[in-house]
Amino acid sequence: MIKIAINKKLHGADGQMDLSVNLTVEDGDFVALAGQSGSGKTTLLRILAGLEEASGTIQIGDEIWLDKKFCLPSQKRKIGFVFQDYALFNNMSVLDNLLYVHKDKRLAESLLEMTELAELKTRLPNTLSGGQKQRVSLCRAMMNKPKLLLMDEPLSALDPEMRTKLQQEILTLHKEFGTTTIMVSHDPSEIYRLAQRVIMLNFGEIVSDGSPKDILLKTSGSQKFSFEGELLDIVKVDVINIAIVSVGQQLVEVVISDDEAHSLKIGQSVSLSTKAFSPMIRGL
Ligand SMILES: Nc1ncnc2c1ncn2[C@@H]1O[C@H](COP(=O)(O)OP(=O)(O)OP(=O)(O)O)[C@@H](O)[C@H]1O
Repeated sequence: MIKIAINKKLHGADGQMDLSVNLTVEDGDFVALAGQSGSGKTTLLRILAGLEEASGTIQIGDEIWLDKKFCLPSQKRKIGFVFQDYALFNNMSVLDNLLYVHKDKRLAESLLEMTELAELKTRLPNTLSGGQKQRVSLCRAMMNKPKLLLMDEPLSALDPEMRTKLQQEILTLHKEFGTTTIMVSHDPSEIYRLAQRVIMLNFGEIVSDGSPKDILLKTSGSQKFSFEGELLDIVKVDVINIAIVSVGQQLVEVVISDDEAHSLKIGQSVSLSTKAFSPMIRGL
């Protein structure tokens, strides 16, 4: 079990903010960390990794990583860290990037095999695609068999197809190694697929904590469907107003009234909901 009770003063865009997190994570859990930009997600991961100072305590099993008098150095914490920007050594081959962490060739080869990278092991990272580089980062993070795997939006630079593929690989490695994983993600489908628990941060504090279904499903009340999106434009066609909203990877057109056309602002976040139709679903 991981017990976290930390505090740190942050200088946010709107002044000073207290990052104050009290949290217990069960061994082997997959936790998604979500919340608005600037809410403290990356800082929390960096504190757990020992890359940033904070007051409070961090205990993992019976090992103390942080308390009043002591802070275990980052390199002594059994963690794996995967960043959005890969952070690979470009002058080392794929295999050497892994062996740099831990000289266990058998483990490195088996990780490369599991993630379909075996053929690429002698290549330099800058000759690989984004998805391949992120797989290498993932393998590298697993090289010291981490007790805690920390991932900061690891898939956000990848296209949707590659994301889905890597989500599966992340899940396989998480289970295979029995690690506890904390991943920052903004993508509800990714969170739903991977995590058992979602923690939402807002201004440095936990504002919700529960299962992805409880936290992410927005169809409370009598609404059947509800999506969040960004209002991109309002166009007038004859006498009707049409709002163009981006929802995920798609653009959607919605007829709106004159009053709505006046009160809504381009660029605003909006929610689209309906209860009047019976949706159809078919495989693509
Ligand atoms: N070492 C630090 N000392 C003081 N303030 C900091 C420090 N590191 C980050 N901050 C501030 O704390 C706030 C939270 O930053 P953080 O990167 O943790 O947010 P985030 O939730 O990860 O955001 P995003 O989703 O945009 O990555 C920011 O306003 C940042 O400027």
